[in-house]
Amino acid sequence: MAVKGLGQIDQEYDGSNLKVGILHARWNKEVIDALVEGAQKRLLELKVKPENIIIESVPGSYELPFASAAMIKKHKLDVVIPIGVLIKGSTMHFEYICDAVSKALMDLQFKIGVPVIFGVLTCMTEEQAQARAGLIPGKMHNHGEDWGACAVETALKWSP
Ligand SMILES: O=c1[nH]c(NC[C@H](O)[C@H](O)[C@H](O)CO)c([N+](=O)[O-])c(=O)[nH]1
Repeated sequence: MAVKGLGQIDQEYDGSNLKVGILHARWNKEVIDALVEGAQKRLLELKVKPENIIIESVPGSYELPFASAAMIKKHKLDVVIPIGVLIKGSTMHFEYICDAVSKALMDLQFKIGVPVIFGVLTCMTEEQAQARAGLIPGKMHNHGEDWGACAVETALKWSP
């Protein structure tokens, strides 16, 4: 169960009229799959209909911003959850992608007027990523669940 106080949902929202996109990168599959599953689980718990959870993928996190914009338009989404896992390597590639993707996803929601949840793990190690996907027992909860809850709350509370 998620640790109380870490941005926890403030009430049980009814997501039954929402259309939600989950767009995931295909790097670090084991962690990605757990995060996607966690987001889906929470969306269903908050009454989002299974047929209104649209799941698509992109090669890597760098493609998330462009494809998120396209997915919102293609499926007329109320909110999108881009999910990626970036793990530091031996070059500066990690820093450049993290910075570019986080800024682009933030800007996108203002440009397009649809909430874009930040579902990108930017980790120094594989273990950090696994922990945040709930894959290490007793360590951390699955952050994908937080993103699902955040998506429903934000879409219901703040969408224009
Ligand atoms: O999602 C990821 N993409 C990664 N690279 C691919 C990148 O996102 C693009 O798909 C690629 O550069 C083509 O545009 C990663 N690394 O390079 O380490 C990574 O850790 N995670």
